[in-house]
Amino acid sequence: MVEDLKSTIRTETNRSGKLRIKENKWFTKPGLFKQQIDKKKKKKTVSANAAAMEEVRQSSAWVARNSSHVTVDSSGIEKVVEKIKESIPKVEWDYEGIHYFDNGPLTVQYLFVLDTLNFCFWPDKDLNYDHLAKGLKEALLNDNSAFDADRLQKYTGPQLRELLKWPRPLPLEEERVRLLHEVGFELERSFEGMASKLVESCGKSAVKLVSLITRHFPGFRDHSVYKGHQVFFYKRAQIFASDLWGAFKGQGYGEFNDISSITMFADYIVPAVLQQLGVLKYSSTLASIIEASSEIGAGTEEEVELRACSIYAVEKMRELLSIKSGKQVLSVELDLWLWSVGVQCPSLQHHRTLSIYY
Ligand SMILES: Nc1nc2c(c(CN[C@H]3C=C[C@H](O)[C@@H]3O)cn2[C@@H]2O[C@H](COP(=O)(O)O)[C@@H](O)[C@H]2O)c(=O)[nH]1
Repeated sequence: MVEDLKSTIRTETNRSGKLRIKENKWFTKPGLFKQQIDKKKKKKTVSANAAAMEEVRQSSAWVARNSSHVTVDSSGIEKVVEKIKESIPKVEWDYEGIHYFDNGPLTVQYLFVLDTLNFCFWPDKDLNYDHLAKGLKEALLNDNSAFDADRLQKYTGPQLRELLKWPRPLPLEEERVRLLHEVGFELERSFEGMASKLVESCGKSAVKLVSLITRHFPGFRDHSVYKGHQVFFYKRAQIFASDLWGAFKGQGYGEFNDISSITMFADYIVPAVLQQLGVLKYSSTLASIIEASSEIGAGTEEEVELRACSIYAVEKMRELLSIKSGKQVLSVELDLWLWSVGVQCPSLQHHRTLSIYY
């Protein structure tokens, strides 16, 4: 298995990204003139957004420092970085050729619907992400109004199944339908029914997009409470920003000046890959739960640690890689590489948690 993973370590792609790091300054001083106050208000908005994403990094780091079941092994990180530093693996977005793309607002609508439903495939052993991406693409090719906001609010479970051409109930089907309704309703109420309007209102900031999504759509508020601390993941909101960036190749709806702010997407595949690479170490109890394919409850210490330690580990990998290679490396790029390695390894055993977030 480890050999399988290592052999897929080197993958090439032609994608590249623009990088600009935003400063996160937040200070107040009394007695400012109106103009200065206005300026400051503007700054505060940017800072509040930046803070929301910084919270994913900071809260994950807190979990990694206080963890009981999962450890981030720095020597494991060094070994992986040593192997890949000369030629950092890059995987092209949609390397599978399964996503809808027409270079316009309908693609944005498609990706938003996709990431609304992008969670928990494993309870049906024959179902995976590809079925969702392809099924939604086919649905849109057959009927380009399938994802109009009014239609999204009306889907029933059996209709969604039919749309995806899936012969039996989907995992967490009721939740999937509820989330579609929520998205349709809020898009109609606040964004003229169009996810493209939501994206346009973010001024090319992925961080702002994630903030706006979590503010408007409760189903995207991916967080947990761990040892009394609130921990943020925002997996589906972040992956939507990354999908836009990947699909539109950093242009148009996919142009973000702060794509480097996005963290990896804490799902159930990447933690398993990191463990196989020796970057994450599990306690013997946790390892045997995963090996036995037993379920891990949502919000348990084990689940939060698996996700948060993955975010922390990928951040550390990225930092070390950037230093060693002299190039800026993005977490989204490392994520896609690690994920693609994982899904090409059918024997990979991952943790199983019933969750609407990933
Ligand atoms: N970290 C991370 N997790 C990702 C993805 C993607 C798909 N990204 C697309 C974007 C461009 C590419 O070309 C990909 O097609 C899905 N997932 C998660 O995996 C799990 C599904 O696994 P399985 O049941 O085996 O299909 C589930 O939690 C799902 O949410 C990713 O990129 N990164």
